[in-house]
Amino acid sequence: MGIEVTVEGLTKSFGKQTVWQDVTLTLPPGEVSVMLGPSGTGKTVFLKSIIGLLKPERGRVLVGGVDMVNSPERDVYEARKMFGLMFQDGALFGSMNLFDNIAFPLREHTRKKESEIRRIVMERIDMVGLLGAEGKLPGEISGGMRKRAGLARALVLDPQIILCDEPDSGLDPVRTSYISQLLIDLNAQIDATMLIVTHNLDIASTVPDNMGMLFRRELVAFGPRELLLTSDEPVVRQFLSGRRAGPIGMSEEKDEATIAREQLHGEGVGSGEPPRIVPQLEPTPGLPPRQAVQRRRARVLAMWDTLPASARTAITTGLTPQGEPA
Ligand SMILES: Nc1ncnc2c1ncn2[C@@H]1O[C@H](COP(=O)(O)OP(=O)(O)OP(=O)(O)O)[C@@H](O)[C@H]1O
Repeated sequence: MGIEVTVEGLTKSFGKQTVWQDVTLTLPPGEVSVMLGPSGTGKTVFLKSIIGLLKPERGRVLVGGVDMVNSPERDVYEARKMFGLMFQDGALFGSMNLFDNIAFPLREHTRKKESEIRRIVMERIDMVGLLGAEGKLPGEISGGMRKRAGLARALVLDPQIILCDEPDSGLDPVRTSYISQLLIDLNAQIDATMLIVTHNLDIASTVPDNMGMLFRRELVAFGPRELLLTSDEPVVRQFLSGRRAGPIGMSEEKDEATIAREQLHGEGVGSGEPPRIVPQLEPTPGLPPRQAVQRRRARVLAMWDTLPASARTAITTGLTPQGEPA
């Protein structure tokens, strides 16, 4: 089973620019979480901080007893082996074919024999649907295939935590749907804790168990997907509905006067229909059920009293396929 990631009071700056401050959340073991946020709000910086590639000034990230922020580099390096990282562009070596790219972490970090490496690599290639393409160079395949190859490489060391940076970037809507299904299928197969950074609304509404959002240097919210999908928070509503009216502007946040003018003209984010909640994706038939579903159910019921009524209603419908009371 995947392991829990606990983020406590994390603050990251570059010089005088604070990217975000006092971020606190827990990624529940084996569940899929999505971090949303407009461009430039520090989602990638957040992923890199979790894995210890960037060092926040304050706070802790606890993973299996190791603090990825404050522990000695040797311990952080060891703990990093629990992670699989999928970067935006696949981050493949251009001169190596897909097989060698995917085999790279095994050759670098383990003493496995070539026959064992071949078995593992081909298994992962099969999982991401790339059988037959293993001899190709990254430049000879499509962006979607490169992403899937990046995901296969993230999987070879049997990670307990998988971090995906914008798995949809550069993909058409159909390929994005395939990637969404692949992420859910992977979770069913390996039960790893997953964090996906994206601004894609289809992924956000169909893939995660939990959602969070970064805006204005803060974590606006983090919790069960239904909490954000039914949220009244203007920035969350605006983002999930993809509308111009609201606190998020083109290059920066809008000023108060502009937001007030929009409200006056009935364009505010409080206006219009609340977002429709679509069902979460299920694993492809034939795969095992996601073990995280039962754990999440128990976890959500334990926090029931803290949830707003709108989120509870959405959860009740989602927890039981027939819409019976949970
Ligand atoms: N190594 C760095 N040095 C200085 N500033 C940086 C560095 N890395 C990121 N930043 C800054 O931190 C901020 C957040 O960047 P980040 O890439 O995390 O945003 P993001 O939310 O992932 O954006 P997008 O959705 O567009 O990918 C940006 O202002 C960026 O310029």
